[in-house]
Amino acid sequence: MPITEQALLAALASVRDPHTGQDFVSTRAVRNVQVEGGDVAFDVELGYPAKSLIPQLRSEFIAAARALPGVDNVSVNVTTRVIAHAVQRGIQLLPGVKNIIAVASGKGGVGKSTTAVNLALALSAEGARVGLLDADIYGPSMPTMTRTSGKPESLDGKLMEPKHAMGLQINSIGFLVDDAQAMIWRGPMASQALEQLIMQTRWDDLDYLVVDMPPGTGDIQLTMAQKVPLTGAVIVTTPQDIALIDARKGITMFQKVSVPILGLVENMAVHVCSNCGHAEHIFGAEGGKRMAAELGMDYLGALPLTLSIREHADSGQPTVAAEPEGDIAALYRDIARKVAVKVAQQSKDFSAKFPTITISKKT
Ligand SMILES: Nc1ncnc2c1ncn2[C@@H]1O[C@H](COP(=O)(O)OP(=O)(O)OP(=O)(O)O)[C@@H](O)[C@H]1O
Repeated sequence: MPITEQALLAALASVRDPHTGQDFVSTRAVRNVQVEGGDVAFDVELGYPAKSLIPQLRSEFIAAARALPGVDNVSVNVTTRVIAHAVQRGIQLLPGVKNIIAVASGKGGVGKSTTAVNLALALSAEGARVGLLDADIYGPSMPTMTRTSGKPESLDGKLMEPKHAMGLQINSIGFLVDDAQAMIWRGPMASQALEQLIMQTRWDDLDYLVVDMPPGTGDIQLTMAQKVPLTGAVIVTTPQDIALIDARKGITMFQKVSVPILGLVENMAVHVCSNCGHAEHIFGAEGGKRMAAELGMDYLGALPLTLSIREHADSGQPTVAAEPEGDIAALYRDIARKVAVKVAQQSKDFSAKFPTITISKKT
């Protein structure tokens, strides 16, 4: 009996996306199906970068197709196409950037910057084009964490060129001013400088721009959450109760301005002894998971409190770049993939599809 396209699609529907549990046929990720005798060929287009998952997915698709009687050769091409998703109403997307992800925390020192840089590197390792914007006015750490420095160049006298390190495009408030100066800025000055940083960088065709937000939930943070075209926010917290209370404030702030929360990262969740490797929940277990469940948001994962994470970040080569094959990098990659999948599930941006309507008054 000849193989039909329908029969092939039915067989391929047995392969499920490990992140969503959905099959790739009903989500229309399977395309360009061709059947010629016993030879079948098709493409699978993912909405998120997943380099580390592609070999496994390919073999699952090949096995599913081969399960169909009469199939000899299977040719499958798994690719990724990240699209722009909707942002707050009335705000334009940034040129050259499809999705902006804010990494935020309710208070300082919880590891927001460390999470932001490793998340950016992990998204890039999974195959995306990624930028990193350090908007942490109270203590810009990206110059140290990515070993970048100096005023950004400008080729046209208007837009700043991002710096390049470890495959990322980077701009930081730390390139523009020194720490002491940033600290004494009053609210409006700080907001203006941040706006300039965000709007006047020449980002080059980014799938994701990860923004390291200033910690806390004050006016500057609120202004950013309102004005920057955000696809979503990742909240970083530590397991101490007080930090969890602060994290709630951060979540409320984004909800107020209708920015979807992509999920919660629990940092320094377990202490791992660098001598014996013993793991201990110093601040109690499951706090982050419980909070995520209570607030109805995704729990993206936990990072242990380990010396290596701090040493790598402080030496300018964060863990995902320093030990890409290590266990910690795998944790960050897992978080990054969950973030990207969550972004892919957000509604599409249609603003580019509509013409701008101008109402002119005829005299
Ligand atoms: N999981 C971890 N294990 C060990 N050290 C960590 C971990 N996460 C962050 N750190 C270290 O904790 C310190 C604070 O982290 P980081 O600068 O990322 O926090 P932050 O929330 O961005 O702080 P700020 O609000 O001051 O910008 C840094 O020295 C960093 O290397």
